Amino acid sequence: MMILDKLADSTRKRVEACKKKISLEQLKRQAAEKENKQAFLFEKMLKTKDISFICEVKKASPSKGIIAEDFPYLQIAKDYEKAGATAISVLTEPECFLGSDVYLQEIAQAVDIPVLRKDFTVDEYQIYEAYLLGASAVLLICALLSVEQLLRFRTIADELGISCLVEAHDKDEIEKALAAKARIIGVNNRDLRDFTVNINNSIRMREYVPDDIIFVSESGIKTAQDIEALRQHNVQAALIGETFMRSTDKVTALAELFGKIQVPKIKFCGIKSQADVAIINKVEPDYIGFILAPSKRQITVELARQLKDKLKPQIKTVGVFVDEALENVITAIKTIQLDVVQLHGNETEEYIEELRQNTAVDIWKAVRVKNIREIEKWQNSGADKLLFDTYRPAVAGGTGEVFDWSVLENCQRPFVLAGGLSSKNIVKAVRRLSPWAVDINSTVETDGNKDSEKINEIMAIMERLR
Ligand SMILES: O=C(O)c1ccccc1N[C@@H]1O[C@H](COP(=O)(O)O)[C@@H](O)[C@H]1O
Repeated sequence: MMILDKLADSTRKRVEACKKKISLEQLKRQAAEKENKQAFLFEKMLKTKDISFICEVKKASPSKGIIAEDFPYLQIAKDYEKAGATAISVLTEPECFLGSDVYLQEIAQAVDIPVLRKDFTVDEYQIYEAYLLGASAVLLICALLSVEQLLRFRTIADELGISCLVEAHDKDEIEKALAAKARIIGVNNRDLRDFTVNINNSIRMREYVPDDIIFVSESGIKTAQDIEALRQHNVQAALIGETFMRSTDKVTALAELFGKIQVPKIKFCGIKSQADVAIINKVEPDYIGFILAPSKRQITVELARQLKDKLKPQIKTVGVFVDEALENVITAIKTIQLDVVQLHGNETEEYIEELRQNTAVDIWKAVRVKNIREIEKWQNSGADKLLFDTYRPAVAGGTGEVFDWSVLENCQRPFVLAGGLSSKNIVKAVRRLSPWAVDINSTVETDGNKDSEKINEIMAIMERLR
């Protein structure tokens, strides 16, 4: 019997045992009661311009045996998220992969990125289970399922708002996936009959999958050259297990596979005490920001001047203002000796022009992003840089919340990215949007003060991207 048939057999037995504890009807009722706050997040996140990474959490596999003796699955998942993974694949098959539903459930709660349940789906029961465990996607293997089953399982997943990664190995299986109207097709580079791996398999199969379907290359991806080859063939995502599981530093491993990127300038905003300055002087970011507008982070011009005095001279200072009278901005620039003015309110082009006439500092205009029109409106602004931040009614800035980055994908000007940037999402943001600078504020605070550990973590992550 082939390994796949064995796995399918044991999975059927496992599902029957589960049904004795909780019936399918009970499971369906539980699913109906659960609100899906992020429907189809898995496929939404994979629709990016450059290649995405689905990083796998697996303890063992039939071909390699134990991959990770020590298996801190939650830490592994969190490290993947920091490394810029778009999604995480979690093996739940218990016999050959030593997986567990518990891993999936805990990981889905611990990370903000979507999680795929990697199991041998042979029964609709498993789709409801996956949804209830917090998965955003399930795996459907063409070699195990008929077109009718694929269609039925995909329809159930659609009703629940979760995605299906439909796995094929050859042209016939791709046709099956297409007949089942798969929106995401994963081509496995591993031949499950003899476990041989060849990443050219997905490259060979690329032409059979239409461009409007997300194409994922699975298994055996090891090097930056592999990723470059997949990129050249318009592969949207790489699903990588063993290579990442064996790496001790996931951020560096993913950075090496992804290839060189332009690392943005770094600004930490909301510096308000000598203690903050001491933290900043140790890590030397490119910019820091003083909030000179009403906010829990507001400081006086005089305090900003004193803090600037203690700051290493190579670190540039940004004054953040919200609809401030022009003469006050000009006075603050002179008193503090600011390098940059960040206008975070409803300042107009005329205001920017007048400021330009009166000072030599760089001017950054903050745009709080409501929709793509907001971005387009400011493309010809006279400001030196646009800074994009999250829009929240009645809050000028410092929301700590991320906005929908897809609106920035075609932005023509170099920009500063702000809004809820943290060690969890900064790498993904940098790879996806190539900002000129990143502006980090609320997420590096603890109890209202800048936190050296959180700042150091961001700096260490960015350093590993260089
Ligand atoms: O941080 C503030 O309190 C603030 C107040 C008024 C205007 C701007 C403010 N901060 C700016 O907000 C963005 C994003 O911050 P976060 O990371 O979401 O907390 C950043 O540009 C700050 O300069």
